[in-house]
Amino acid sequence: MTLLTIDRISKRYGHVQALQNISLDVAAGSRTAVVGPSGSGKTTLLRIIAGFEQPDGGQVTLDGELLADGPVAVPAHKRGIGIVSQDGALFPHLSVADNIGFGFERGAPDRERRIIDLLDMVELDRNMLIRRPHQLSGGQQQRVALARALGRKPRLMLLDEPFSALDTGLRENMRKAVARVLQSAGITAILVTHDQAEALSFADQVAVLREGRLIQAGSPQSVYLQPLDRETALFLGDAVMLPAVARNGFADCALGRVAVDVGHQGKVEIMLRPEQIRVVPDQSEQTYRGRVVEVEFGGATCTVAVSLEGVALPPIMIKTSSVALPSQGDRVRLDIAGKAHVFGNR
Ligand SMILES: Nc1ncnc2c1ncn2[C@@H]1O[C@H](COP(=O)(O)OP(=O)(O)OP(=O)(O)O)[C@@H](O)[C@H]1O
Repeated sequence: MTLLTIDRISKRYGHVQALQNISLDVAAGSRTAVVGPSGSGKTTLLRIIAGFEQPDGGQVTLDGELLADGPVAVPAHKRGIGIVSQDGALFPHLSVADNIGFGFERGAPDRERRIIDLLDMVELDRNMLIRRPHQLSGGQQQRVALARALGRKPRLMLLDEPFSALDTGLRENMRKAVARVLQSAGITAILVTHDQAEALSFADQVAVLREGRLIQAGSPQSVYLQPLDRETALFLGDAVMLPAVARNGFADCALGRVAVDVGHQGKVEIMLRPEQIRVVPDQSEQTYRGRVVEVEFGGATCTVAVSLEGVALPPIMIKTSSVALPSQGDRVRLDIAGKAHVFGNR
């Protein structure tokens, strides 16, 4: 079931077309990540959903209720939408308890119980209740902000770069914790992030924006492995792109013959993710494909650059584990796992 429908939304600021004809459905109980380069319109889209901006055209519908359409504009505080932003935006003069309980009726008999339940939900210790925000770490502050937003029982939660101020390890923990909390509360969420890996691991649906347009929306697997175009492919991760000739479910390229989806014919461009490529030492004149020109040791993930024999292409950069790294000058072939993705031409 669809909870949120964004239908042909456009927004212009002076000469800047911030959003152009955006349509996106968000399923109830799901998590959507919106990604895109800086200035692509992510924040504008979130602000329109929240009700802080009115679109120039198009509609926003939440759970069957029209929130924005021409002159119709349900005010932000009546939309039932929760927001957690980058800085958490806690009230500095209030305790954790009062931050979480902000908006609850003062004398309500179950006020304390509800605050404690929310604190438990975001996995914070009860001795934090009397602290002020400045006595908490960044991650703890984000949890309080999440608890406060959850306390209002939102129909939809908007997460605007909520993890970006946290360092890597904590960021990953928080991402998992937030996904867990949202899932157990059955709350639909939209996350805006600059971190592609974060988007791919957090979401059921990834929406890619570029210059105010929605380029592609789909499962993390589909946008990563079957990106619509080169730019999207490179935005979501490293990619090896090669010219090839396709026929009957295979493509011949500088790496040899690789599997592709059936239906592509003739000259095409294929894409492989570097982790699909395995560097194999190969001395055979018949099967070796190139030479290692550079090896960069990087701990868990190392990079091997292979210059292909007889092909006027820049060296191919392959991510590999540190186990059995080849050496500079080694002759190698490149084995491919899975299918290569073919752009267009079908
Ligand atoms: N209030 C405003 N007035 C004028 N232009 C604006 C306003 N808000 C956004 N813009 C412009 O609209 C475009 C989209 O901005 P938006 O903030 O939505 O992008 P973004 O993808 O969130 O960027 P970032 O990743 O840098 O946060 C940009 O060109 C921006 O300069």
